[in-house]
Amino acid sequence: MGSSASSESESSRPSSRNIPSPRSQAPSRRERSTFKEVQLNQRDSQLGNPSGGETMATQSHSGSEQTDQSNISPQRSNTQQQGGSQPQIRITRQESQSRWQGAYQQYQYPQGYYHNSGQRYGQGGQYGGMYGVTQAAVGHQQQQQRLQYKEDDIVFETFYHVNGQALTCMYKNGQRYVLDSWQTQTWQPFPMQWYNQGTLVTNSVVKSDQPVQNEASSSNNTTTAGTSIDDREGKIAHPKRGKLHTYLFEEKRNVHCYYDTNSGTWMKMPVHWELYSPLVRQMVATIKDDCPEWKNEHDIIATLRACNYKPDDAIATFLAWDEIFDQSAGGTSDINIILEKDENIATLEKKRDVLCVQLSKSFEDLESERKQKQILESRVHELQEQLSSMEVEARTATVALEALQNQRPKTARPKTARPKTPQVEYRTEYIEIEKDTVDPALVEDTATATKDLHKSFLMLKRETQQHLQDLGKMLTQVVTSVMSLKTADSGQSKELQEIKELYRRETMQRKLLYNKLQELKGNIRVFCRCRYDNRVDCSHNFPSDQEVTPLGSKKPFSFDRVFTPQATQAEIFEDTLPIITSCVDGYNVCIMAYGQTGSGKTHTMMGPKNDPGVNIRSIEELLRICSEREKVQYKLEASMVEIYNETIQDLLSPTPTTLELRAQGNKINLPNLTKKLVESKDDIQKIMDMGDKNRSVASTKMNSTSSRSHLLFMISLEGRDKVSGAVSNGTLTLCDLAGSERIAKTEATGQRLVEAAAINKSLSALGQVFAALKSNQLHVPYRNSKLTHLLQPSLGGDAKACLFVNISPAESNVTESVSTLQFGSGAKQISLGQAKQNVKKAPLKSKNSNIGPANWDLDQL
Ligand SMILES: Nc1ncnc2c1ncn2[C@@H]1O[C@H](COP(=O)(O)OP(=O)(O)OP(=O)(O)O)[C@@H](O)[C@H]1O
Repeated sequence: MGSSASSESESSRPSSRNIPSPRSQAPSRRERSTFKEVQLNQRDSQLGNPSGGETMATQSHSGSEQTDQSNISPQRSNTQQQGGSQPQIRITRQESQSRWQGAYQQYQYPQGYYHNSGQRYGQGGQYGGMYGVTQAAVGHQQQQQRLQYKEDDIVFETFYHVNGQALTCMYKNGQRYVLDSWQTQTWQPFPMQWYNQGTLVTNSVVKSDQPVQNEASSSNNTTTAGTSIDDREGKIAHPKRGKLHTYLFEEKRNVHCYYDTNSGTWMKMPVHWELYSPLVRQMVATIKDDCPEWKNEHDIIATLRACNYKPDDAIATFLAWDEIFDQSAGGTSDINIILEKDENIATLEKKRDVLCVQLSKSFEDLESERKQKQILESRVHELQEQLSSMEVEARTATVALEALQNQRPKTARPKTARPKTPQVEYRTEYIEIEKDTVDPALVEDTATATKDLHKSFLMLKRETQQHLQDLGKMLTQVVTSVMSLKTADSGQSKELQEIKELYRRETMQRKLLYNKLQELKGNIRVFCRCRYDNRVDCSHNFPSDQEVTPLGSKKPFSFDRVFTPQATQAEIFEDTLPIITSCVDGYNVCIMAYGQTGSGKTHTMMGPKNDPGVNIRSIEELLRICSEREKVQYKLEASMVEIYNETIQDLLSPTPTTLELRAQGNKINLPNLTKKLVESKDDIQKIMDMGDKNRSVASTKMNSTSSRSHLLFMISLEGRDKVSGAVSNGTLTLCDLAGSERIAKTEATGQRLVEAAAINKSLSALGQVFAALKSNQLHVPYRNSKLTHLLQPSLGGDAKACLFVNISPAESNVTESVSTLQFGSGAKQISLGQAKQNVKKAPLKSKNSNIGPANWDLDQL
């Protein structure tokens, strides 16, 4: 390590003591993974976390020598010692190896089950640690398993076979069964040989009081599994140090490292070295293009590091900083800034309106000038015609006069030959002719007419000349005013453009601030509602409007809001309002209700017709906001599906239709899903009624009841900004989940057991998703059930969610209520991260397109 760099990188240097030496200068993937392992192990030991079975299994798999502890068998895990409700068993090293080998193979190949972004997340066991799930793995442990479950308990499990299949199992009356398929719905005895061919995981909903272990096992396995992540690998040419091998490590300290051949370790790269990396340079250039005011390249790189080298995120952070600095400088709150922005927008809008009025007035003036010019032109034309006809008349008269003169007899002579004007001469000659040969009266008349004609000719000539002069002046004036209008117009267009741009920026910043505010409140908000029931007294206490203490508990459960049995539907809806606004701005939003049967989920979501619940109110609110935003054109489409026994039914299709789920990356599709346009309140009710009708038909056909299936009402909302042309796509998913009660008694048989298995699978999968999000797992197991898979876009890191946990007031239901509250409490600790807006910029318009017809008019002139 050179002296120049050592001081800079000293503080940021990873603990290199434990990092194994590389075999060659270019470090292998295995070395990188070992580096991660060591780091994670250090982190775990710092946290006092022995890492349970997971880390041991991973180490065993990756060939590390630290598996000795795993020989303690069987032993209660840390989880259990800390009061987690699910026991966890430690297993022997051999067991561990055979188990994890199977599990590892399973995640290598089949179905892409736990495959995400080119990385593999191994080991069903990771869920054991994370979700308080029991590892019931090997044959001779079956006895041990039996001891853990109560005799009359029914326990649902998932068996991950080495061939990649995940099967639903059930432990009942001391026997284990496997579900043949969701179609046949028959339970077969669990084959004995399978105990050595895979992993059994008990499905249970995450409990908030269970410690969540870190993602060491999954991350460790990521690289050892042999997936390619080499796009994070590179080289830099340092002016003094020459060529250096670099790598972007993926742990949360996601920073560029370089391989230091002197020390034989990976070192954290000083910020300014990153400028030598073409990859980083490119990112910096992109950011500088987008934010020209952001000049400090070191700042940019530091932000990039913090944002996992995602330029978009770095830009968003920069904009957010801007706001924060503004805020601290001015000492104003986010709300004040929003209000200020609103004011600015309003002022800009006013200014724009004034400019528009001015512009249209200018065009009106221009139009009237043009008309005047046309009138003048036609007048000139008329005059010219008149003039030319008069000239013709004058010529004719002259000719006639000449002819008359010629007709005069040679003898006739004038009495006196006075040198006078031609008229006088004519007159004299007239007299002569009159006297000698021609009718004197005729001559007199002709002379008078000629005289008059001449006079009017002269007058007309003068008048025409005058008119022409006036016209010339007017034309000059028109040309001048047209020219000035043209100049003013281009100035105004430019101003208008600037105002438009400012308006767009202000609107974006307002949205950004609004979302920041939401993020501060949490992108997942959890509300608890206790049902009103006049048959029983409420057994819970409500110390505050954010806390509930169920009967028998000492400590209250905290939520974003707790609603007592007296809370009205309108009050319930109030707190979901902000999240609805987000949907209009192009976010994926999900509102769902969880709780045991009869706890009031449907009442909360749907509600009676005379006092509707969140569903109708949300859509009405959406319609209201959409109608208020005149500058954006919205299109709302609704669809309704039901998930029963892991099958998805389309409830708006005229004939009962089962839908297949298709996934493309993070996008989830339901081909052939029926969508209905929503334009008014009436449409909502009609759609709801239709869905309800089809649901009861489907329920009868499937022999299900509403509480046995999940109901999802999905609204897709497309908004097109008429000013900026940007298109936003938001979705609102309203989900009434199936009853969460436990099937704990042996009376449950047949169809009910299959339904219970399906509900248990999907709700525990939902718990797993929440738990993975809570502990910021790289992999979130959305695909573990149809419900979570379908909800993926609404539950991911770029969405906003709202969960209602519904509890019964009755003392008899207190166990279920506590379980529900634990589920909600677990979900409350999730931070979904920064929600992402689905907005596409408008395509660039042609240079002059904004002034359109006005320009055309000007060109015509
Ligand atoms: N807050 C409340 N005020 C008045 N009645 C309520 C309230 N909550 C629920 N109820 C009534 O309790 C009964 C059961 O409620 P609901 O059907 O909403 O429960 P659920 O949790 O959706 O049950 P399931 O899981 O079976 O669908 C209904 O008759 C409903 O009208």
